[in-house]
Amino acid sequence: MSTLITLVINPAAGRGRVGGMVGQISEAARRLANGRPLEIRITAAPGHASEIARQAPVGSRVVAVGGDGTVHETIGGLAGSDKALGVVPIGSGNDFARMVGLSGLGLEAALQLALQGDTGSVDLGMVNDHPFGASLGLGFDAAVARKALTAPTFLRGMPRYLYSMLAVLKELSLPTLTLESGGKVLYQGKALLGALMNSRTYGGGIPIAPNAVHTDGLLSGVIAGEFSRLGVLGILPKLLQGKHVLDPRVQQFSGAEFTVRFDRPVAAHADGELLEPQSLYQVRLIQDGLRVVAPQGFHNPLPSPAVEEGRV
Ligand SMILES: Nc1ncnc2c1ncn2[C@@H]1O[C@H](COP(=O)(O)OP(=O)(O)OP(=O)(O)O)[C@@H](O)[C@H]1O
Repeated sequence: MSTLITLVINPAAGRGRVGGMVGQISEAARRLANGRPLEIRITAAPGHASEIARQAPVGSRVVAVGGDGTVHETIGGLAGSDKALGVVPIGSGNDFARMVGLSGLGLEAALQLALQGDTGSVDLGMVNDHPFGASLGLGFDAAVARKALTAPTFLRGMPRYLYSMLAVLKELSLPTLTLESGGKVLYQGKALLGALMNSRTYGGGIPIAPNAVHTDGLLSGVIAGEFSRLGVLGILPKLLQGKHVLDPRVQQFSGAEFTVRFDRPVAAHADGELLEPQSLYQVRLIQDGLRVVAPQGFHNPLPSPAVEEGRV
């Protein structure tokens, strides 16, 4: 019997744009499923995508239609299973899709790949036993995202982000961060933010960890240390180009597991979805922990050392 495909459509994604596309997406999906069993589910509320993914049968394919939040929730319901994730990126950020080489595809091409493409595996992040696909952000950027929740409702998009960033900057007080891995302290001191990344980008294409590779079994850690308010404004243009890592206040680390301790609860986001602030984050990577449908070649973007040495 053919594998069941479950399409999980988040009508709120893409700032509500997906809601108006449900008919078009469903029609195209039925056509492209080519007679394979297809179930179309519309999420009713935040968290519902996880439940739908969890309910999908063993060995099936679950296709998240939406942005990074939808992908994140779907991964939450797939982690630890042999079910495969497909992604049709129609969000505002789409960093997971960018990581696996799906950005730039039109709706039809993305659906076709998600429904018909081959699967491979990518690494899966875990923070305090909660799965994430692309990114974990601790500190400043998560605090800005939290602030945006309470920004005046007439502000949208970039003005809302700028308002929230300036509000966080105004009350900036850096926590002390301790980063440990393998029993060693790698960093201890005031820190603006920490990012533990499977993908290169978060926040809709910001290259916070330019060296991250999603299939190497390693998280790419970036700590931005002690920054003043002016220092934050100065590093932002460099961050957008991935050149912040050349700044001596920014340090990079690589490892399969990290413990991050703060001297007080600090805001966090996983794949852009806010987590409850904690003062302890235990983070690890499960190599090849997630089955994903992606274009050929994107599961292994870099040749492994064995390939380079001509051993395979
Ligand atoms: N029926 C629903 N009504 C309201 N919100 C929902 C519903 N279903 C899911 N959500 C929430 O919608 C939020 C936004 O979804 P998502 O992140 O996929 O889109 P986006 O914000 O446009 O994309 P990106 O994260 O890539 O910028 C998620 O946090 C999810 O929990």
